[in-house]
Amino acid sequence: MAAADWGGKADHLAGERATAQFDVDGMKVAWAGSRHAVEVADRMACLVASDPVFRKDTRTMLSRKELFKDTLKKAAHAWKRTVELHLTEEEANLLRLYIDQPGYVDLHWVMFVPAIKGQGTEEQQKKWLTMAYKFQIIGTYAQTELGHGSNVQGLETTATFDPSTDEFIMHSPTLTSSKWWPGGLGKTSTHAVVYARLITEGKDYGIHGFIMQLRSLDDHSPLPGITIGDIGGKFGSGAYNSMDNGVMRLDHVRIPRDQMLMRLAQVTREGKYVHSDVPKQLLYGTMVYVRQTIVADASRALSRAVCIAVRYGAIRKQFGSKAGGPETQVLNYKTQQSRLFPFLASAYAFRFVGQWLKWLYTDVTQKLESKDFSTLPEAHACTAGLKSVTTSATADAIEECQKLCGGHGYLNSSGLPELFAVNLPACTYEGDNVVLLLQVARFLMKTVSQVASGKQPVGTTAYMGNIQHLMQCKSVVNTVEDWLNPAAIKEVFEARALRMAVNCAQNISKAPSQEEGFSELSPDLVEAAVAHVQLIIVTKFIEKLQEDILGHGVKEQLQKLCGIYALHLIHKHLGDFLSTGCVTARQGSLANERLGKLYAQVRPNAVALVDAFDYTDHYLGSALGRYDGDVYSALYKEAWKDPLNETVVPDGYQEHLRPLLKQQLKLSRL
Ligand SMILES: CCCCCCCC/C=C\C/C=C/C(=O)SCCNC(=O)CCNC(=O)[C@H](O)C(C)(C)COP(=O)(O)OP(=O)(O)OC[C@H]1O[C@@H](n2cnc3c(N)ncnc32)[C@H](O)[C@@H]1OP(=O)(O)O
Ligand SMILES: Cc1cc2nc3c(=O)[nH]c(=O)nc-3n(C[C@H](O)[C@H](O)[C@H](O)COP(=O)(O)OP(=O)(O)OC[C@H]3O[C@@H](n4cnc5c(N)ncnc54)[C@H](O)[C@@H]3O)c2cc1C
Repeated sequence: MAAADWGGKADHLAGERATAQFDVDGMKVAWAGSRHAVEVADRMACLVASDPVFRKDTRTMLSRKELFKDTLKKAAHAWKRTVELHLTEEEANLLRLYIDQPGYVDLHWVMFVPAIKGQGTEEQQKKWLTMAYKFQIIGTYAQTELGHGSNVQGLETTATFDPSTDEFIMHSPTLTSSKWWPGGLGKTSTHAVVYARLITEGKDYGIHGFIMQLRSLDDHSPLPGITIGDIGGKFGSGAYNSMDNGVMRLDHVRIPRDQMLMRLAQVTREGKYVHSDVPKQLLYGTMVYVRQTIVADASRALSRAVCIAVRYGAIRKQFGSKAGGPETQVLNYKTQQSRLFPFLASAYAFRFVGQWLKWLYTDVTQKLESKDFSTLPEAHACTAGLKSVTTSATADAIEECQKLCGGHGYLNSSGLPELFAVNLPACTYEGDNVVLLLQVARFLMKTVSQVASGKQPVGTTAYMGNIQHLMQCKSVVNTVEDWLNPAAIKEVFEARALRMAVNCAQNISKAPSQEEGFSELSPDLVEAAVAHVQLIIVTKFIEKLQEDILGHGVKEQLQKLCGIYALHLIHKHLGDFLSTGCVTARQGSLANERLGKLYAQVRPNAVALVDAFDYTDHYLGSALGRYDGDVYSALYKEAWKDPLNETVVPDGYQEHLRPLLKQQLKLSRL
């Protein structure tokens, strides 16, 4: 599909494509998940790429106001096309994705609607979702405040029930209780699910969700008692500045009682608080849902950066042979390969674990519907941990891809600065990554203690049940080839994760209290959580390879990428593997040797492996990552679009530059 977008011009990467040893079409299916997924993604990507309203090549040059207006225009146009073309939900989601511009619609669909679905009664869903699905109202998710984000239980906004009028009084008692950050709140949303402390009969029952109308549906002005605005410019040009993240203060705003989301708990007409027989953690259900989707976003962002860096690396040449022969493609430098190919492997690894996580989430949701809450803690740990590990790795990798592209990677036209700026906050939103890893660690400590008391763990912690073996086993690896064995790889990851968790548990037990021990050991706990999450990613990649994978050479390439993903982690975290006695220094060296061989095997396939992501030039938005590899013409062309080049002599010359030059000239003549 990218070829269609490319329109048959010279393919500077043809030589690279000719060396591929696998069926790229088959790989597209493996990446997308099914033939259907490839086809629908293609259709939506082309729809966006061919529509001039969705152009984004000058986005980083727009002022904040222009950018915001452009986002409103794109969102309205996308909705118009959705209705005109009768797009399915799947197609509409992809359309939004390929437009590639954060905006209020993301919060509406990804958080407002799911929050009502998860926490509203059937009646509430019927009323509010009917309007939300037709865009008669626009919603956001207003949880975070100026004073508290991570500590949800510390939120200060109050919802006090007034039985005399059957209403809640929504109020921001302090400056720090101002809602702060919700996307779309600043200028667009007409409604929000607002999280506030529920107070009835003089008692504080903690945080609950409430549906509030914020703005008039006639003229969009804020309703009485509501002060609302945008929180200001954010990191980078373009990027997340298209989103109107907002601030809101409430001054005794009254809403009807039935606008409290009442699936988990209710307040009766008399003001009695009644809690349903469901775990109170379901209040956090929307966050679990979104964290799961963020893992898929991370793999997409990472694959875009890798696609740019690989294609550019094949075009860019520096230095030649001593005899004055042709210059070397920078992708041929072993240092480039050892920096870049682990990202290529990670993109695939995150993609597959994201597909698995989606399955897990669906499975847990079905169980919750039949009142089986047993898998909720694991779902929380998996979504929190995978969101954390994949977004942190992705942000770091995008930054490194900029460096891998040298100076040109620093230009906005490379697409990398904006990609970095848009994805960096994923390390913070939907839960700060360290805070989330501590949640995983808490889950692991509980599991270790359950194992100690003879309970058999299940799901992603099932390996902990093999404690006798994993605490004392020695890796069987003896040769470089032994590191090709998935069982050998899995064993060392399991042993490392378990030993790190058990070490933490033992050290916590020596502390004066569990709480003090947890706090003192929190840096180690975070590392133990990362080890556990990396094990999940490695395991899911290995399991993916056991599936039927069609297409010549596709499985072989994925086996190599799986090897690179696992072995680069062993190399990177060798300290963990050595200190827990899972591998010896010699085995670590063998892993590194194997890694070098795998990089060499992937090299002829590198461009084809990023082609399999199937991105249009529009979506990639990069002069360096173009499908046809015509990088230099594209960079040259992009430069002239800059507003500075609208005039040959710059604005300000007469005012500042000319007088300065004249003055200096005069002085030199004295
Ligand atoms: C195509 C376009 C794509 C667009 C994509 C758009 C994406 C959207 C982009 C941006 C939007 C961003 C939105 C936001 O950021 S919304 C705000 C998000 N905020 C957070 O994530 C806050 C993070 N904090 C928390 O989640 C919690 O407060 C906490 C988990 C850190 C602590 O909770 P708390 O109740 O105070 O503490 P405990 O640690 O005591 O936990 C109690 C108990 O509950 C369990 N638990 C915690 N969370 C969950 C959960 N989510 N699900 C299930 N269970 C949970 C926890 O494990 C404890 O259990 P116990 O040990 O058995 O007691
Ligand atoms: C782009 C963007 C969009 C957002 N959109 C929304 C939205 O739509 N709706 C919404 O409600 N919110 C939104 N948020 C807010 C977001 O959810 C919070 O910023 C996030 O949950 C982190 O909370 P915080 O900002 O309070 O960070 P803090 O908790 O103040 O974190 C500061 C530092 O303290 C550390 N820290 C905090 N607690 C602990 C602890 N217990 N142990 C160890 N270290 C700790 C963190 O690791 C971090 O390094 C958005 C944020 C961003 C950046």
